[in-house]
Amino acid sequence: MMGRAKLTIIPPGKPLTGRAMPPGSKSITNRALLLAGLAKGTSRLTGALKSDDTRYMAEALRAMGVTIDEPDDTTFIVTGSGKLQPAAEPLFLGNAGTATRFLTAAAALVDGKVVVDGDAHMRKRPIGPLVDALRSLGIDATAETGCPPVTVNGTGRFEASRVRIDGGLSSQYVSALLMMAAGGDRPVDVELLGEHIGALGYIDLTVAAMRAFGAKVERTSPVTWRVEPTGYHAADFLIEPDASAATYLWAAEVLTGGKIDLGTPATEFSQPDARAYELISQFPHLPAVIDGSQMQDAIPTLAVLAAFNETPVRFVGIANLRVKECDRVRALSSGLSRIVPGLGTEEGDDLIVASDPSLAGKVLPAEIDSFADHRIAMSFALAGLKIGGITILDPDCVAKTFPSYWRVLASLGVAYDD
Ligand SMILES: O=C(O)C1=C[C@@H](OP(=O)(O)O)[C@@H](O)[C@H](O)C1
Ligand SMILES: C=C(OP(=O)(O)O)C(=O)O
Repeated sequence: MMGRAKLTIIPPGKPLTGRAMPPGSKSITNRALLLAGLAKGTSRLTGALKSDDTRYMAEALRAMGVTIDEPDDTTFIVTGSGKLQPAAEPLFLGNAGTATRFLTAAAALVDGKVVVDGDAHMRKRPIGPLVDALRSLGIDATAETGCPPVTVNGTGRFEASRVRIDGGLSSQYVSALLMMAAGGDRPVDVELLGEHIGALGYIDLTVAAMRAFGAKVERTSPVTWRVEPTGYHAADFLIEPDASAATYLWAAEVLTGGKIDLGTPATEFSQPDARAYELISQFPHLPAVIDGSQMQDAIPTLAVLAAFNETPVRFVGIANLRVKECDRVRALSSGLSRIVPGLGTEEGDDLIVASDPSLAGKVLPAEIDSFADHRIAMSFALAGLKIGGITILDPDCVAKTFPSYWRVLASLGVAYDD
């Protein structure tokens, strides 16, 4: 189905109040789907996200012989044989980073060939460090351009018991190797190279999910995890709501002076982006410098919020936002500057938002290019809660992780012009 070309947000002119639950966590759903697919037996995943990213993961697992039933909107029943089968066709994973990276490593456990591919955006997102790490374990993996497509001819066996990985561009490489390692033929040490890694909290999520499906994994040094070759067992697994999705609702609350009940207190999320709550609740006195390295997916939300802050905000530690669904540093600076020239600027990889509380209540017609990036669409909608004339192009790209986003805002009293 073709999405709508654009959507103009009509500022509600009143505080947003009511109950609005974010959907299940994308990160946890895609970990749980994979681990349940690798396990022998039937797992029941509840509270799950059903969106483009999780559909791509589920379809790919089905193509590799896993049975997945969907009795309702938030449940997956996953039955695996303990071994993924070679896929007859390339696995098409859209622009789902988690599915692409996790399945590239998991393909090494398959006896036979798997090709992992995605859309035009994914074909520009680097995967070379993960492919090199697989090769260092003796796995036949190639990605000619350093981005998908990746071809893996697996055997389920490794030739080494230590793998080093630079997670600077993406922590998903590390998560992918950890989850794969439990399905191998020997204990494996996964060691981080380089000082920078995207949110370490995602590694914690990975380790927690692995343990829930029976893996034995220990952090043996600040940069090393040892994974035993236990394989996985089936489990019933409850998925918490998505913390990155929650950031839009927390921001909508403070921007409009409302009260939105998300059903889960901010302190109960285990995902890294929940840390953004502490910052959001300081609005309109956000700090002058925000280090985004440990809450990357919350940066678009915080950057748009910063436009209405009392004082300017510089976002640092966000270089890898340039290799997400789009170059988010550029999408944010250019989108903000479409509203008011100079509102968002870049210095190297930093983003500087020149705040202006008097923006609230103005009419400043601006068409915001989403660059097919759900977080750009969702975050700029927040500007539309306070400024008249904000139009989001390609609004249905929110289907990547939060298909009900526009309906949820509407349920809180937001209206639109399409
Ligand atoms: O492991 C995960 O679930 C994720 C890790 C982060 O990506 P990178 O590790 O690529 O920075 C994050 O941006 C992404 O939305 C989800
Ligand atoms: C970066 C993101 O997704 P992924 O890397 O999983 O495609 C995101 O959801 O913001």
